[in-house]
Amino acid sequence: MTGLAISGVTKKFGNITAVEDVNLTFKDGEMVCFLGPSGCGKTTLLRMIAGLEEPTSGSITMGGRDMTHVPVHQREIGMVFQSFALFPHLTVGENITYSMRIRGHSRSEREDRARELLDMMHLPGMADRRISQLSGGQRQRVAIARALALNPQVFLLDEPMSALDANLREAMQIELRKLQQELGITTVVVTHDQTEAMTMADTIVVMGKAKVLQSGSPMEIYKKPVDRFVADFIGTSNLLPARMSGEGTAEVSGTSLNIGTNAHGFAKGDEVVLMTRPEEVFVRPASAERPANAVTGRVTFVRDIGATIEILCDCDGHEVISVLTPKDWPEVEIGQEVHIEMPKDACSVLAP
Ligand SMILES: Nc1ncnc2c1ncn2[C@@H]1O[C@H](COP(=O)(O)OP(=O)(O)OP(=O)(O)O)[C@@H](O)[C@H]1O
Repeated sequence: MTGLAISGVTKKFGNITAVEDVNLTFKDGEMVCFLGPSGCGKTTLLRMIAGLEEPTSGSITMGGRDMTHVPVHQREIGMVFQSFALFPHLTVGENITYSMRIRGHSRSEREDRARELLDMMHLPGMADRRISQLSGGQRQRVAIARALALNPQVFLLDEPMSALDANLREAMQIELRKLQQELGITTVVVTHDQTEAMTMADTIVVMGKAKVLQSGSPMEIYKKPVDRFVADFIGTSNLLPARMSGEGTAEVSGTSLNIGTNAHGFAKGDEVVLMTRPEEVFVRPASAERPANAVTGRVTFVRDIGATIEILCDCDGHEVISVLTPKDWPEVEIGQEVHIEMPKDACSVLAP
């Protein structure tokens, strides 16, 4: 019953449009990540879901109920802020059950709930500690426990990993995702880190300049980005200028490539960008038989990092990266001429 819907939401601060005409619906129990560069409106959108900002226009409903103008304390929302915003003068247990105290829950109820949440967050027996006695990772767990104390319908997190160091961040991404799946709680996380979004989300909402550019599963967005901005923002992509040369074919540096049915919406003669992902293109020495769907290039760099080998090639002034496993290693050297195979199912066509 918590399905969250954002309909035609716009937020203006004076003459700055922070969020423009956003339409999104999320399913119960879904984990959604708002992903985008600094200033694109992610936090403002999250704050409107929380009730910390009011939309200039549009509406937000939860479980079918219009929440657009409902104050924050009546929304059944748990929120974790970037800074965690814990109260330094209270103990861990008092922090976690602060909202329960405000709502008049008894001391024993609060103590039971704090114990339960501390066990869930792998911090047993820490209720009497001071916040200053905790590590960064422990503080984050306390902030999460505090946000969950009142069993919220929707869980909101604004850049929850940004105060943690890289190793801890990765472990916490997995832990947070597991916790969210266990609790089945509809969750929205703001992040500018694409790996974080890919690790945790059922749905990624990519934002740019106040607007939603694309929303979909991590794989959908990775495989079929709607434009260059999204392709560049999610993972590494090879982008080559091309021209549509016929039904299902595009010409790249004078070579015609079969691009299958991936050029929907483009007509013969259109200038386009051919996108491939590094793990889907294969490098072969030019002396070997030319593969069916290949362009010519020259190796500029080889990076062997054990589990994978990256081959950088120059293709008519544009860089193409191929990431291979050692078993596919084509034994090429820097400076060598190569065929770069781009299988038709690996090719996407984007507007230039
Ligand atoms: N209270 C405010 N008053 C005026 N302008 C604001 C306010 N809050 C946000 N903005 C502006 O709205 C735009 C979107 O800001 P927002 O914080 O939502 O972006 P963001 O994507 O979360 O960025 P970041 O990742 O840097 O936090 C920015 O141009 C910002 O300067």
